[in-house]
Amino acid sequence: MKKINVKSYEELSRIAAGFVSDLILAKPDATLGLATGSTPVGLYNQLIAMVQKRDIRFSQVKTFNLDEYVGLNRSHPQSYFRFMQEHLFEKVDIPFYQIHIPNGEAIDLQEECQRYERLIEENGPIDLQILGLGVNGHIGFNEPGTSFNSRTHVVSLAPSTREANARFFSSIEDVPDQAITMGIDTIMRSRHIVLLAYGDRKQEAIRRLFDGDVDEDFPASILKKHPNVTVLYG
Ligand SMILES: N[C@@H]1[C@@H](O)[C@H](O)[C@@H](COP(=O)(O)O)O[C@@H]1O
Repeated sequence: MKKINVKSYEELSRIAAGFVSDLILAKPDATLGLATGSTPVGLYNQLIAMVQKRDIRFSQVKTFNLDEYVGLNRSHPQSYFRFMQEHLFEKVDIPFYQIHIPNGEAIDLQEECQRYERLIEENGPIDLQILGLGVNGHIGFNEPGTSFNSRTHVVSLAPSTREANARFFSSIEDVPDQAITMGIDTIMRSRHIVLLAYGDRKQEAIRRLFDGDVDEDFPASILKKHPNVTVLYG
């Protein structure tokens, strides 16, 4: 695991954007794994600026998002679909059909998980997976206790995760209690994983990631077993 301690959020975003742009320049039809949350927003802004300057293009890039809430319509302001449109996809030259996000409104959620996993396999492996870090060590929405062998599945969100995400909703009751997420094994199949963690809220989780054991109680710890992980933290 390569650790890069950054001095600012701006630096974290710039270095992460460098990984993405280097990949797209070398492989214009790269498959990217993307994350939501506040942490990757700076990275997405950097990528938008690069596209506007015509330094990179997304015209052949394929994207797979980590997760989506169950039961929120795509147009809901807090759906991850909406989030990605606003923070990246509407502002870069990516064709709509090259964007993939689990459908949290599918009638048969199990079938949706299988469909999503199959799509990743067909288009994969993911060349570069961006990850945020939950305060409880979750990656995607894989909460503590999730099997390291898991593939795309439906999860019940931990109370701490619903509390952490309540700031985006009018009240905690409005935060969905389920989500679809890529599994831990799905994430581990990526060629390169870049984990982003920044700010006081994340210090304890970063410390546990670096110093703790590999343990299903702390999902991010599995990353220590991956041959090509970069942690950008500060
Ligand atoms: N499902 C997402 C995760 O993928 C993300 O990593 C986490 C941290 O978010 P933030 O970057 O806002 O701290 O939030 C959500 O729970």
